[in-house]
Amino acid sequence: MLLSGISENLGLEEELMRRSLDLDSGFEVFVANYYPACPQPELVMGLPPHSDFGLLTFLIQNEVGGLQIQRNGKWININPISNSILVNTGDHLEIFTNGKYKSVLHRAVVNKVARISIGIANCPAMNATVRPAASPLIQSESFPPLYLPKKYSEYVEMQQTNPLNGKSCLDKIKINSPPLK
Ligand SMILES: O=C(O)CCC(=O)C(=O)O
Ligand SMILES: [Fe+2]
Repeated sequence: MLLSGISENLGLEEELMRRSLDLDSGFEVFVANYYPACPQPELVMGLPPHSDFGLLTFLIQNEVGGLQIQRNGKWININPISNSILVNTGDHLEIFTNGKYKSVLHRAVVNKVARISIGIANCPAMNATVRPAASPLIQSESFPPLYLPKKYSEYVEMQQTNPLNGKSCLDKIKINSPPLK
């Protein structure tokens, strides 16, 4: 539903994302995070800065804050809203939309009380090769593709076998095109 809205917003053909990423064979990846109470939270990082793989991540949390996102170089607290689901954009949405929807850089800090968060990442099929959609988002000279194609499973393996480090995985497949004049 949300992905259909995003596709519509970008003027993409309705079934393009489902077909190109074989979403009917895609996985939902479930992650549960427990951050124990910490007497000196300012000295500890719960989860270092990173962006999530996949298209969208749905996050629920107990009523303790801790999630921060980076905007214009500053870390912003995302205070939990009860009975709500927070939606984060992931790297594969950024790749597929050729950078129109950027994956959100985020981290989790700890508190003097324990915190729990549960994330469900909505993903392409493991065998799907993810690349910027063949669509008006790419128009040869003016909007060239900004990311190299990569098999989804290989991207996940790269992310999972390296320390979390900002958007470093995405940076590895970014094409550094010269700035347009
Ligand atoms: O605990 C949080 O709020 C963030 C969790 C997270 O970013 C993740 O599991 O990828
Ligand atoms: Fe995350």
